[in-house]
Amino acid sequence: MIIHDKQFELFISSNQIQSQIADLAERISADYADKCPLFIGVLNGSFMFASDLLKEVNIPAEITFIKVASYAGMQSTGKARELLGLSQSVKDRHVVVVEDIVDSGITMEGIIHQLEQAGVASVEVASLLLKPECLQREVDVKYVGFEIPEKFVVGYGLDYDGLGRNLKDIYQLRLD
Ligand SMILES: O=P(O)(O)OC[C@H]1O[C@H](OP(=O)(O)OP(=O)(O)O)[C@H](O)[C@@H]1O
Ligand SMILES: Nc1nc2[nH]cnc2c(=O)[nH]1
Repeated sequence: MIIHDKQFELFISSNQIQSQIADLAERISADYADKCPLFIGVLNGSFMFASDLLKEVNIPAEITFIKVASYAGMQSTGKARELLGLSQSVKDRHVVVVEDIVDSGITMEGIIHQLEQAGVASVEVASLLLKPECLQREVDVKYVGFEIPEKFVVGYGLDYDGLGRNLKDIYQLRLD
């Protein structure tokens, strides 16, 4: 498949994604059974994962969103810009930050720092994808869908310059 000027190939199928999400939701539901967690989705990329994950979480829970962007094209700008802040108090809440991908960890480090400053009771991260080889920060991602190698991916919320977010499957950049 071609997006803009680049060739991508199928990497993780929709079935694999959904099955992994069901497992993550089961673990989270068990861990937060009596905590009424507040899920915070990081827009734009997490919208599909947050939606599918929350449908499988079977305990009382709330969800809200923040908007942060650090990528331009295929490159991290090295800093997370906060574009939309929180609309509700997180003080004393058990928070699960929901991300599509943790790559360098710079975005997540910034978010966790802000949440801790705001007085959360606890904060954990649920990320559909993690690129362990790319981590530049010590970020503990408790709930990981897939650990993937250092390759640019699109689909299921993830974009390449605006396109590809609506794909059901995840594709990786073809290098040839
Ligand atoms: O670990 P990092 O290197 O910081 O990269 C991860 C971030 O990059 C992507 O967002 P992006 O900046 O592309 O914004 P988007 O979600 O609106 O696509 C992704 O959704 C994470 O928020
Ligand atoms: N679309 C996309 N966004 C990212 N943000 C950080 N890593 C990636 C990636 O591999 N693909």
